[in-house]
Amino acid sequence: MTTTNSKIILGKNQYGKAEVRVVKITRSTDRHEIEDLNVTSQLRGDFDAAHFEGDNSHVVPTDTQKNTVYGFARDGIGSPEEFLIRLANHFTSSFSWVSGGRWEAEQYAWERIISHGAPHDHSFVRKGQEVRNAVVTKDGDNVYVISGLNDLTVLKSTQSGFVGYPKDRFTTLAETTDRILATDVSARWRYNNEAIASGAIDFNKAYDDVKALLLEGFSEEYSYALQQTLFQMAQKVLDAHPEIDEIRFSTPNNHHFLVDLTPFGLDNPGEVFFAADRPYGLIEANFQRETISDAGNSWDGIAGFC
Ligand SMILES: O=c1[nH]c(=O)c2[nH]c(=O)[nH]c2[nH]1
Repeated sequence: MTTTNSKIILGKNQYGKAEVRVVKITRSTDRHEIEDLNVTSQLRGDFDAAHFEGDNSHVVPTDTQKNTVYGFARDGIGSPEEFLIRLANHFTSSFSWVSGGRWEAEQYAWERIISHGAPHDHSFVRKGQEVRNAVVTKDGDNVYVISGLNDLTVLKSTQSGFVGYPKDRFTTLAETTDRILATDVSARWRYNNEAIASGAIDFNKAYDDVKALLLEGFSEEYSYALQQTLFQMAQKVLDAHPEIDEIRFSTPNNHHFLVDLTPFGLDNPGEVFFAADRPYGLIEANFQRETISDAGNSWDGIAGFC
């Protein structure tokens, strides 16, 4: 049997690294600035030999494209448009066969957490993220109310560390006294049954206040672990709201890894981070007063908490 090779030509093609999650903290003063992008870099040009012959002499690795994003972020991002133009000019001017490409970025907007009436220096909340929720259960004469929120995304760019944990032969994590702490807060709090029956709870006002206290609790103190920060958030809420009996949290530890820029001749004093999406730590904890009203079956069917 004979086979003939069809004449095949290469059509449109491009390649690169997708969704490079880069977080840049500018910390030249105590008032930090945050820039948070998801960058995709794709090169176009003469890549015939790579496809037809396995000759990679024109293939600027996608890994290099990723590193370039991190290296360029060291100087600041400015605007996504300027940042992408810098990348475009770099790749087309550095590699003669790269005639163009496509560079795309999503920018995540953060605003400062308002703590005690003032914008915080290094604690931020993602704009317009959280979803409020409520569950009412009625069982005979008993009415239970559980309120909550999902996806309240917060980040502190300093005043967080993680030390003193047990080490074994599988431990590679280095102790740190200065890291980024970031999470998407899911919280549910249950109101006291008598307070519900009194009809005196202004649920809208309570919601706004609990959210503000959660943000303050996240911002205020040095964090020795997300576990401890959850306690500080819970304490604020339970101290200020006698009508709330208990609060539960489920919070991913959204890891931000410092990028090693030394291979590119750059330092990185806590400024450029890789925001990993998985795996993530998952920290869950429930806090309640010593004496609380009967919860009945009100927590049944509320998924995602321990
Ligand atoms: O705040 C943290 N809590 C942990 O339990 C933990 N585990 C880990 O590896 N890093 C962290 N950080």
